[in-house]
Amino acid sequence: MGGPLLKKKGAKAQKPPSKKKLKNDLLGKKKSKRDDILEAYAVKSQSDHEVHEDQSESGGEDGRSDFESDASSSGDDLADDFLQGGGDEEGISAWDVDFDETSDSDESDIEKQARVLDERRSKEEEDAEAEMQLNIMNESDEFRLPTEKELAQEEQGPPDLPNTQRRIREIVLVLSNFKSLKQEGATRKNYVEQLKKDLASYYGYNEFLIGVLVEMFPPVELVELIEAYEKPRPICLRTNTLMTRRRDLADVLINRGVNLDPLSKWSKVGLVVYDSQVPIGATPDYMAGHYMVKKQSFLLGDIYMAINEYSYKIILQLQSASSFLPVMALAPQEKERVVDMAAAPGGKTTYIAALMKNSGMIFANEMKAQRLKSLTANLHRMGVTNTIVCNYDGKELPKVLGPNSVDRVLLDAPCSGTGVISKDESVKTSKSNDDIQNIAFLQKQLMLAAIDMVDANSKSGGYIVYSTCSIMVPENEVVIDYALKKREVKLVPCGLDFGRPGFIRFREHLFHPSLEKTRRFYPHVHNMDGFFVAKLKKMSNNIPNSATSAPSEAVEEPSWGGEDDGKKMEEEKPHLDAPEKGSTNDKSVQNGQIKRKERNSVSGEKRKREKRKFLSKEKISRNREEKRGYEGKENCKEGLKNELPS
Ligand SMILES: C[S@@+](CC[C@H](N)C(=O)[O-])C[C@H]1O[C@@H](n2cnc3c(N)ncnc32)[C@H](O)[C@@H]1O
Repeated sequence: MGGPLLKKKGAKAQKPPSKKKLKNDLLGKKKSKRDDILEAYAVKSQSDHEVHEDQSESGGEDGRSDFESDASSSGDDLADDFLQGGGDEEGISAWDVDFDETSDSDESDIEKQARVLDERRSKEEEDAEAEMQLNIMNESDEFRLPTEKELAQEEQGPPDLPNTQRRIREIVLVLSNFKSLKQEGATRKNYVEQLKKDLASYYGYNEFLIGVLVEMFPPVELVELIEAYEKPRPICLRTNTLMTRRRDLADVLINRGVNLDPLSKWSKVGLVVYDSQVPIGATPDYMAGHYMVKKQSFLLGDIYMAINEYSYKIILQLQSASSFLPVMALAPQEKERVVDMAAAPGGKTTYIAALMKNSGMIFANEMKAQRLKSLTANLHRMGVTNTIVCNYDGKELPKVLGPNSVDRVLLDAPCSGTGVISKDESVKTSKSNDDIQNIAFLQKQLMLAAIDMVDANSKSGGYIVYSTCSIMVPENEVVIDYALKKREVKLVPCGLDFGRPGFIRFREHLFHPSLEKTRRFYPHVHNMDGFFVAKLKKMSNNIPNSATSAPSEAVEEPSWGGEDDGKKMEEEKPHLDAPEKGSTNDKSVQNGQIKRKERNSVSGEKRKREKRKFLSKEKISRNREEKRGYEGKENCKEGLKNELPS
């Protein structure tokens, strides 16, 4: 008896998970009664099958029903029966006990047999019920993609969200196990297309953004990410170590009724707040500059409005756990010269100042004049004394501060905000392929300017940190890959022992293998905003091919690979005031390309004149005036929205 039992258990352990179990595991779905029935049935039939196999191996009789063997009613027959019919482990032990007990009990043989028969009968009834339920399930639960006619009908009626949600789950399940679960004749593309439509309509995204996300993540993870964007991230504080210690701050806040904990082992200054009996952005300790706070945007908005009426000096700023990371990667040293190229409202500048213990010098630059108020207010509140606030387009900074003149630069670039959808839902629908391309274009220009300011011979530094709160590849890996090609820089580890490595390939694009040193952070993985960080070391102050690579040179378009890729690659960006580039890459006959061809044919003399004109002071100040005019239209919410020059 022992042999077959063990064998049976072993065989069961190797059994692949049932389709239903796989589905529950994948989607984290709660088990319904129907699921239990289905699973019980699947387990039983599998065991039956295995027992039959065991039996045939050991010369047992095939096709003999449990009931028949019961009817023969000897103790051995019952034992055989139990081996044949006992599908699940519970069943086996119950029968086993009965058999052993009955052999020693005072009950008569007839009573024993009657009891066994009763139990057997009720088990059969249960099995029959399970089988019937299975038939019902098979009839109604088999997922099929909707036909065109069904989709057209759906469009006529009001949105059926439960149905869309169910279909998302089903498609994700099929895509995760395509070979075995796909519907006959359907291609992966059919499923992906339907998934895109359903995700867009269920979660309220535009087609473009969903399309990109579908390409970036496997289906199960994609749904996790999108779900994470639906939930607020934890509120975090950063202790201002210029004024207090984390432990002291925690004590004070706990006494005020704030429920908090240290953020995590990677930060010595962060605190995470679970709940609070006082408004965390208006405590005396906040006013005194003891910490920076991160709020969800709706709360922030409310407090901002209320406080703004009272005084500008206490405007809150977003301080997300992820926003600590670029400064940690920058690792500014005392007495250095450091530039924060896009600084308002100062969340990172104040952290840099704290790490430098208010020594050395920080240039905190912000292009938008009205955002300087929050920047200076935060610097004052937090007791920062080593910082000069400037108001330039970051692209101009190398001319203002001088090339190769500083030890480190932080470029926390203006971006599409696709990593912070939980704070700003409008990103779901407001971003287009053009927006991403435009902002990536600006990011590349700012990146070259950042590199050009850094002195490769700095004794303590020579580093550039680039960060965005976007998860789009063209705003991140493509920008860094571009910098690696255009300047003598190399990627170095960010010094952060978590985060996912950046992409080294995406779609048809291959990036430099060192891109794996960059770090990506995601809400569904790291419980913080979506974020990207890269750290570069400047190896030489030479500018390769400097004839065509002036600091403010025209930048190639990011290779996004969208439908109109080719066109965008070749189009001009007049609004970004990009001077010509000595490129002869002219395969396309698009409008922009024709312009470029024309421009490429201008004489060398004219080109020089144009370049001189671009570099003139007059032009710089005119540009600045234009940019200031644009600022009136600016609608950037705390620096996290796309901010494109008009
Ligand atoms: C992501 S936010 C910076 C957030 C800031 N580093 C912090 O941690 O508080 C980007 C900032 O860049 C500014 N900006 C946009 N275009 C710029 C440019 N060309 N030069 C400099 N700053 C720019 C925006 O106004 C915005 O304040």
